[in-house]
Amino acid sequence: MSNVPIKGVDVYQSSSQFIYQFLISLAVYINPRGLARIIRSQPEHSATTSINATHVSYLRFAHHQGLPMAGGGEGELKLLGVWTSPFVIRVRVVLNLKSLPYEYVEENLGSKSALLLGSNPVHQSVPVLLHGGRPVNESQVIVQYIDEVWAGVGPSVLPADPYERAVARFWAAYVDDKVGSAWTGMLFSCKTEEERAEAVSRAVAALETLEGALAECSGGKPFFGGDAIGFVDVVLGGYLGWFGAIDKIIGRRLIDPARTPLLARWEERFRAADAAKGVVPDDADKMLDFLPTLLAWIASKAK
Ligand SMILES: N[C@@H](CCC(=O)N[C@@H](CS)C(=O)NCC(=O)O)C(=O)O
Repeated sequence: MSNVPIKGVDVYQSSSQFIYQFLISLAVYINPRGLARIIRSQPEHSATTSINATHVSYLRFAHHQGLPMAGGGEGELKLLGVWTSPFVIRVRVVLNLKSLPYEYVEENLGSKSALLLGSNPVHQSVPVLLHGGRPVNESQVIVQYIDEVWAGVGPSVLPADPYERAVARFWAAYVDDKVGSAWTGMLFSCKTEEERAEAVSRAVAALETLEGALAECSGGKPFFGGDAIGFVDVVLGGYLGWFGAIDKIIGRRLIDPARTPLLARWEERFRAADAAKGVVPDDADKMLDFLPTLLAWIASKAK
């Protein structure tokens, strides 16, 4: 399955900026390689909104023409994934946030491709991001790699301040440690309903802790990242599709508006964001239909 999402660029702030962008776009079509050189010469952190828009125009064009991807990010992007994977979803949200064109390849974990096995020989897991053919593994590493390589393109996912960056990394690690292990317990490793209930309690306790983290990190703003989606948002947001499916299995909400009201509002905002649409699954029944396939993969691995 191949899917190349090209997101709209909605960053024009004035009509003069629009005209400027139009002229630059024209230049892209007339002399794309020349423009690539100009964009590459921009210092990464001094990129302005219009350079961003120009850059995205160039990226779209370059992707289709097989030209270099500007801004230190030369080379095509290919993502190996599975549509339900929280780890894959977070990477796709970040690629969308930055309007980076990429080829998405759906893997069959029951019969992994030679490309996946060769690109991630250590864990043989998805996601794998291939950038100009070079693999980057581990979803949190991939997200940070994208943020660094395309630092001047679209919003930054990690905070600029080193202390805030450390705090964001702490909570992202907490999510994969506590929520991630409870997610595995609720869906894949529980053998009885009692074991599932125990994993649900662990998930709920972790979410209550994250309710406090959201209050602190956001400072009353919509996301962990403040006004915009940040690192902790994408890491936790990757699990939302499965939370919807688990809600159906257990007959109540994991992100319960009564217990964790901030997180419940956060979930609505995250799901509604353009970057999450079409990537964060919203069809719980479809997820549950896919669960036996995942369980069969896991069982075949254990043999
Ligand atoms: N820590 C990894 C976890 C990746 C992971 O567990 N991916 C699963 C899919 S959700 C996978 O590919 N499993 C295949 C396997 O382990 O053989 C990351 O963040 O990328």
